[in-house]
Amino acid sequence: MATKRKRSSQSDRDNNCSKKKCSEIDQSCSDDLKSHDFLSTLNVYILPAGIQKARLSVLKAQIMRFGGNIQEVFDPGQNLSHVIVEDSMDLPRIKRILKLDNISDMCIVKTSWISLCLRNKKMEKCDEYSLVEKLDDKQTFPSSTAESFNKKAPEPSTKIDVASDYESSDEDELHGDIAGNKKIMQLKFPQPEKWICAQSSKNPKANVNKYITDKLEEMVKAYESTNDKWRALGYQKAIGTLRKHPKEISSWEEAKSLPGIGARLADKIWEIAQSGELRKLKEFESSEELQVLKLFTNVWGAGPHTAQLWYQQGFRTIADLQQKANLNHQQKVGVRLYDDFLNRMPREEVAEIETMVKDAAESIQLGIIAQTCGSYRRGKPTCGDVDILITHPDGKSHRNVFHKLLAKLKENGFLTDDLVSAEETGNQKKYMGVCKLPGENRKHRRIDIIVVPFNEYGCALVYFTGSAHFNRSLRHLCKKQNMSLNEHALKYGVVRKGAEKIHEGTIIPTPTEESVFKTLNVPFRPPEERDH
Ligand SMILES: Nc1ccn([C@H]2C[C@H](O)[C@@H](COP(=O)(O)OP(=O)(O)OP(=O)(O)O)O2)c(=O)n1
Ligand SMILES: [Mn+2]
Repeated sequence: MATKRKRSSQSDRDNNCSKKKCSEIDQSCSDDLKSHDFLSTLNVYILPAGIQKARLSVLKAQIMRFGGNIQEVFDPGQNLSHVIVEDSMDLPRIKRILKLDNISDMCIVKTSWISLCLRNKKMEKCDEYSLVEKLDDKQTFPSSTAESFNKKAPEPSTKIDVASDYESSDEDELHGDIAGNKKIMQLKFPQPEKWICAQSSKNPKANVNKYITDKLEEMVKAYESTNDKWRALGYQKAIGTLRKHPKEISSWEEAKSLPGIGARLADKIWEIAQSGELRKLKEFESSEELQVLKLFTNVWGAGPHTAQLWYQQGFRTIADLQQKANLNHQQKVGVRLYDDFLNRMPREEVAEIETMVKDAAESIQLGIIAQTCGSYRRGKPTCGDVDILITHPDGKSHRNVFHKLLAKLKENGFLTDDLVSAEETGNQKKYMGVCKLPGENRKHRRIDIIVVPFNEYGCALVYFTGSAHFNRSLRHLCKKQNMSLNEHALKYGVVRKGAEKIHEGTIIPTPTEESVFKTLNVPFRPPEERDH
């Protein structure tokens, strides 16, 4: 779509719309009319042929919303400003449907023009999108634009079907390497460049539909807060698909053609693509219940179920919870420090917190590694919490550190509250709590401290650095290859039956972060490029 826009500005200079009414409209284009009724000069008939019903109604609603007039029935005497037709329509067909011999006094434009206007919230020039009848050749379009017009339907999405492309010999190769232990094992993923995790988040082409996925993410949050897991999942899947889609969505059909996107989701996507907004989301945001549920799910230790329970009990504010609700320990902390927790901290503050923990850890065990991960390591200017990963290169000294470190950090008042004082998963130990730097006007901050054995450090670094989206993509890539990846290890030969693992698989040693990427044949990305 971006290239299309560029092309259009080029042809603005080269091409003149030959129709009188078109050029009148173009006058208002050059005025750069940008207002809530920027389509007020439109009086259009939309030829429904070839346009999906849902898309047609969205188009009509959007045109009217921004001041345009729609004629439901075609009548040449209606003083129409435009006849809007589906992008792949040709003139002979239009004439046949409209039962007209001569359409030379009519401005016929493609739906992609109106989409462009709606997207940019202004009248755009329609030259490039208009169908012009030439005297000598009644089927051709303006020469410079013929190519784009002749495109029949929106290009089909690049479907990613990695599994079907998988070469079975890869697994043999993998076994061979393990037996020989000669080099780092590598899988030959077909089209690795198509995966989100294989792309840099700094690439301007990464998620060209971000303005759509951002709105859909809001919908996920809304549905999560109402405990509508299935809808949330449906949106989540659509987000995943859209993130992988290499070009801007330019038609309803294009959205609909993507895996996991049905007609209703395509409606939503198309509405955002055209208007930049989503009525359903606005409805959600204006609902009192949804607002309260959002407030409550933001309490640390409260999920959608608890939030709903509180709502049913008549609570509406954080003060209500504090005074009347029956809270567990974590929720008490979450309520007391509600404002502090919602406030993201500048990365400089994370650096100070890291120093506190690092110094304490080093004083307990020489040679200890303390690495802050999460959004801080990805270079974000603000962070929601601090995620510190601790290990020791000797492979054993990390074991002594966990309790001693926490005791030390509590002793000097740095750790103020525990949320989960020790969660053990395999050989890793995780503390989740609250810290506060010494001095005036400091806020309480959420901190996670995770101690891991050195042989799990590579996978732990990848996991705790994230982003969560990036991790999801990596895990998905693994799944397609009968592998698995988590914060502990990368495994091959995993056998799954549905969501269940029948065979756990065998660990592939990945001592470093680089080795995880290399084994997966994904180009190594520094943390800043994993902010998907
Ligand atoms: N559902 C999740 C949650 C977390 N993580 C991983 C990736 C995250 O980057 C890391 C840390 O989790 P955080 O929730 O702290 O997320 P961030 O540090 O990325 O962001 P924030 O600044 O909000 O803390 O753990 C994950 O893979 N999946
Ligand atoms: Mn974090």
